[in-house]
Order: sequence, then C-alpha cells, then structure tokens
Amino acid sequence: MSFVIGVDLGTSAVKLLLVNKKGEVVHEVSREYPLIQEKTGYSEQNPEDWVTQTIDGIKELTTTFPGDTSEIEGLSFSGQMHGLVLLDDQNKVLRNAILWNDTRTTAQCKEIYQSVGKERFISITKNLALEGFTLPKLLWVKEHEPDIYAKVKTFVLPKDYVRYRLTGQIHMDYSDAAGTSLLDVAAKEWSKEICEQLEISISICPQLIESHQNVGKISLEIANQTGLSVDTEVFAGGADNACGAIGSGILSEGKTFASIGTSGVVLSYEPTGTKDYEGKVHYFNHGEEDSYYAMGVTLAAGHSLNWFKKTFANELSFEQLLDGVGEVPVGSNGLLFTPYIVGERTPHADSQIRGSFVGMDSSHTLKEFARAVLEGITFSLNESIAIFRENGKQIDTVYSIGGGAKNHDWLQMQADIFNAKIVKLKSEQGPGMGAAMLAAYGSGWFHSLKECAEVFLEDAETFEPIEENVKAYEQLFILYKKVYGDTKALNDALMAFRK
Ligand SMILES: Nc1ncnc2c1ncn2[C@@H]1O[C@H](COP(=O)(O)OP(=O)(O)O)[C@@H](O)[C@H]1O
Ligand SMILES: O=C(CO)[C@@H](O)[C@H](O)COP(=O)(O)O
Repeated sequence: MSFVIGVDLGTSAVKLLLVNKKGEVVHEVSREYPLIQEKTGYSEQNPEDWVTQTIDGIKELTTTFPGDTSEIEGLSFSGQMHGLVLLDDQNKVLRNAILWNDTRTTAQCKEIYQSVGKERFISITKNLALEGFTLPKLLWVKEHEPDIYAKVKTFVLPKDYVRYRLTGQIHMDYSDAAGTSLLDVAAKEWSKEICEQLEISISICPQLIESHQNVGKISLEIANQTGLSVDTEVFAGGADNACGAIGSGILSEGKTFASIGTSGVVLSYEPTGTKDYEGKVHYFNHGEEDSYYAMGVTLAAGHSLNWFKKTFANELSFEQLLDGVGEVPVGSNGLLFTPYIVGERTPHADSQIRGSFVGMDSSHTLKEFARAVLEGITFSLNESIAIFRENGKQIDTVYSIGGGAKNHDWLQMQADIFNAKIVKLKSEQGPGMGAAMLAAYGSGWFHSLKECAEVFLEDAETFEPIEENVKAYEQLFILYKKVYGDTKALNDALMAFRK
C-alpha cells in the first residue's frame, strides 16, 4: 500500500494526517506551539517551533507505522496564510514571524493606498490592503526595525519555511503568494509596480510554483531525524484556505464551504481571476492550477467560542458547554452577540471594532450565552454568503468544515441562518486532507485533483434548513447587521482605555 502525509501548519498547532490510496486517514497526530503576544494587537511565533513540532509529529507517524516507511511516498503542506518570515543571506531567520492575526500595521495599510492608489492596488492584488496581509508587515519592519530589514535576502510564508527546512529549497506557491499583497493575482507574477512604488526590492520575493509541484526529496538529515525514507518526495502545498477548498471538494463553480476554525471562512470557487468584487471579499489563486476562489473572513470564529469558554466556563469541555444549546429557542431569548473580539475583516475591514452582547437579561443563563455566541459567529459568516449572493452566486449547498462542524446544533444553525443545505464530510480536516491530496496528485496517483476528490472525499451527514427558523433568523440578521454601525463610535472612544 502507498501513503502520503498532509501537514497542516495551523496557528495553534501542526496537524499531520497519514492517508492511504483510498483517502482513509490511517493516523493523525497534532503538536502545539505557543503564540507570542507582547502587546495588544501583536501576534508572533518562533519559526523554529513549527520545524521542531513538525519533525516530532512525523516521528510519531513513522514510529507507529506498521509497514516499511518507504511506502510513505510523499508529503505536502497546508499553511496558515500571510505570516511574514524574514531570512538573511544564509537563510537564517531574522526575527519572529509576524502572523495573520497581528494588527499593528494600520499606518502601513494607509501608506500602501497613498503610494499605489487604492483602485490600482485592488486591480492588481484583487484585495484590500489589510493589516493581516504580508506586505504591510514587511513595511512595518522596514520602518521600525531598519537594521533587520537591511539584512533581508528573502521573505517566505510559514509553511514555505518548514518546507525549506525539510528540503533545502526555497519556493512559494501561488495560492499563498496571493495573500502577500505583492502578487498580481490574475497574471500570476510578482508585481513590479507595487514593489517599485513601495521601494521593496523584488529580489526578496521567492520563486513561484504550483501547489502540486514537486520540489525534491527530503534531506538526509531530515530522513534520519524523522524516520522517513530519503526517497520521500515533497510537493509545494498551499494556503490553508486553498487546501481546505481542495480537501472539501470545492473544485468547480457553485461549490462553497464554511469553515469554523480559529478564524471563520466562507469560500466559493471562481473559474477565472477576472471577477470584480471591488475588494469586498478576498480573491485568491486556488491550489488547483489556474483557478481561483473568493472568500470572506470572520477573524474570531472558533476563537470567540474559545474565549467565551476560557473566560466563563473553563472547567467544561466544548461538548459540556454546548450540551443543551439546541433547546434554547432561535435568537437565544433575545440575546445577540457580535464576534468582533479581535476586530473584523468581512464585511467590515476594521481592526478597532470590538464585540458586544446586546439584550442581556437577568433570566439568561450560560446556555443562552453559549447559543448567542454560536449564532453571532454564524451571522458574521452569513454576511459573506450575502455578498456572494448579491454578486450572482447561487449558494444552496454549503460544505461545513473545521472544529465548528463537530457540533450538530451548530450545523443545524448554519443550515437555518445560511438558508442552505449543510453537508458535513467524513473528515472535517479540510486543509490537512487538501495537503494530502496535493501530495497524492503530485505523486501521480490521479490525473487531476477532481479525480482525487472523487476517491478521497465522502459526505457523512446533511442538514436541511427548517423554514420556521429561517424566517426568524432573517429578522434577527437585520438586527445583527445594525450592531456594527451602532457600536462603532462607542468602540472607537473605548480604544483609549485598552492596554
Ligand atoms: N466539540 C466542539 N464543538 C464545537 N466547536 C468546537 C468543538 N471543539 C472545538 N471547537 C471549535 O473549533 C475550533 C478549532 O477548530 P480547528 O479547525 O481545529 O481550528 P484551527 O485549525 O484554527 O486550530 C476551536 O476554536 C473551537 O472553538
Ligand atoms: O488569515 C487567514 C485567511 O486570510 C486565516 O485563515 C489564516 O490563514 C489562518 O487561520 P486558521 O486556520 O488558523 O483559523
């Protein structure tokens, strides 16, 4: 039997899936690493932690593997997007990586619009200049840490760095490059114009490749450390959302997923790079060659639920906390939550807005609050679905992935709020499965990713919208959307009191 490994380099942990030729996950391991948050709005990680934990995870996979490890033919990656990793001329890391959820770069986003022009910038990158993206982080280092910036030879993204350490080769795939704000997304090349306007040397941008492309074999040193065969082939991999799309079969027009991980994403396939959403949603290169996807992002989806649990019910498991939320009526007995606890992206690109509970009543218990949190996160995702529908997309089925897909009441809520059929796949590990599929396709097991999806992916359960709930949620969604505007000025004034 042949196997591949999908490495999903997430924000809180690296998850590794060992997958056989039938698409069955035969072993799964996870290794955590910390976030470094020195100030409000800062979010960094030490790239060495990613490498150590990935190697350790692979070691566990090979140690428990019953066959000959030469049967593990290849591996590929899914990576948290946008994180800036700076390398010197010896390919040594120059500082901690600045992550996607770091929001220190509001001034740099303004500088980008001033230098390039907002419309021109959107027409090249197909996206807004957002604090989370890579280019503003690069400009921040240039301005605040000029000594470090002077030593930069190359910049890469998180999974590119781990791939480099496994193979000695430096590359970046199009799907992840799209999230840097330096790629001409439709032309699939680094933008000379943006580099010139912002005085960034284009030479620091790495060589671009396709996600399924073979970059070579693992090094002898890594083979010795991990127990993998020296013949293990490595394939480039993609951005976590592109891999999530592959791993949930979003490979043709009309297919859409909703992912509830730390962040929340609604993503829909785009066959071309030419549709114009005017920057209202992100528009990136897919991990499938020459295709694209559009997506809206809720910055704190699972993160809101984590925060709520940790702060108010730390002793409970997720299952205990959510047990019984299905019995609380739609609308949580008049309690509304907005999940803006670290700012928001879609539809409000606003790093300063913060969350609210509206309508708190002395009768409300932990269950009403828990349901309100789930509903608020889902309303936020529904704002992205509404943008897609306004732009002519037909969304009647949504594939639900990520940790949030573990809870049945939440899946029913998604069906009722999105007014669409929700499909839960057998594996909710979308990005890790997508990475494994890139390795399987790259290894020549299939003629296309679509063919691979037909073999690897299987629907497990479906949830149909309940008409009565759909109607109630339509009313509640109108109220939810008002909260942003009604609390914006209050939140701006409260900024002065944040540490
Ligand atoms: N049993 C559960 N029911 C509902 N949500 C859950 C459950 N377990 C975890 N979650 C949510 O899923 C999120 C983790 O999802 P995951 O896809 O693993 O995220 P990431 O890849 O960003 O770490 C957590 O933030 C948590 O809020
Ligand atoms: O910033 C984005 C997408 O633009 C995030 O999706 C990150 O790529 C990581 O998210 P998690 O998978 O850790 O939630």
